[in-house]
Amino acid sequence: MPAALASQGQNGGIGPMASTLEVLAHILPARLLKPRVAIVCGSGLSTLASSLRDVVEVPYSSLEGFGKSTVEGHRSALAFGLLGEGNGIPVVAMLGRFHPYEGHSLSTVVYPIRVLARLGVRDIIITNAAGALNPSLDVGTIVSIQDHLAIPNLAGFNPLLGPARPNYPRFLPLSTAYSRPLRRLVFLAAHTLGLPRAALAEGTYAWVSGPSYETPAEGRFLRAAGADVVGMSTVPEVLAAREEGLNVAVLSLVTNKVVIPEYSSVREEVEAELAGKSIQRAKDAEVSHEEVLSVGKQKAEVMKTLVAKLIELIVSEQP
Ligand SMILES: O=P(O)(O)O[C@H]1O[C@H](CO)[C@@H](O)[C@H]1O
Ligand SMILES: Nc1nc2[nH]cnc2c(=O)[nH]1
Repeated sequence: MPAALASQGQNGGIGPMASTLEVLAHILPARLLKPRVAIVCGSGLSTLASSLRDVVEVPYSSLEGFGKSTVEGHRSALAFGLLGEGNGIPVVAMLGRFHPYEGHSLSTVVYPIRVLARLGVRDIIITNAAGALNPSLDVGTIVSIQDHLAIPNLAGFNPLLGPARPNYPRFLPLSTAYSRPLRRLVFLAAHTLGLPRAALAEGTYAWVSGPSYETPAEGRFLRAAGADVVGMSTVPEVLAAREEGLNVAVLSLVTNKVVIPEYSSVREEVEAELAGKSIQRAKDAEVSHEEVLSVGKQKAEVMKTLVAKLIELIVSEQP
């Protein structure tokens, strides 16, 4: 395996673990130090953590091994807090994630997930903003992810690359990566909250490296390959979480439709123009990160309520 690829993988991610855990043990009160559930907040979704109380925020800058999140709509801190009445459920939220396109190595991208696992997290709810490839998905729909299609993984860019380590599987199976019991609870949570049926769908997430958005041909390709939504995150985190033995649920918020117009022939347009005829053509459209963040903001409340209810159900089934 090329050294450059191996260094992208898992081994660099284990390094400063003892120091990271020591800093957290020093900062956090005992009731917050062993979170039961983790949330990863996607683009524009950091407010998912606002349902927590007694929050202690730990900036990534104080944790060795953590990068800095440089994308607008991502903060750079872990938020530890309690959810619900009484003793509350200890929860940790990643306010901001790392993407390979920011220049972070894959080991940095997944390092926080490995830290969360060592803190005792058993279930992780990963959220993201994504573009819809499936034309039946409207902007604002939440998609419970049941599978993924990871073009970078298939091409040799995988956070698990590297020499085998004791106590870790060499060949990680992914056929059940997206926990069916958790997906069941996602739909039960939506039902309990009285969300309209169309507010929540199920689908497959395509992971691409970004940071460019898809060309129309790429959008058509991913759709033809079976993906419903596309984004530039999440899959490396899912792989690390599964390797660490966590149960994974992923919720994608559809923030835009991927632009997949049918090809319209410029030749035909010119020929029509020369013949004095007019041709009706759909207006060109482009996606922007501003649009992504704005939908995140509009839907943050419903995402937050769904995530909070999901955590309650998870813990009531598996205290
Ligand atoms: O996946 P999250 O981090 O939610 O963000 C999504 O939004 C950004 C593009 O607008 C990309 O980073 C894409 O992955
Ligand atoms: N790759 C990709 N990521 C996104 N994140 C939010 N929207 C999109 C999109 O259309 N494409």
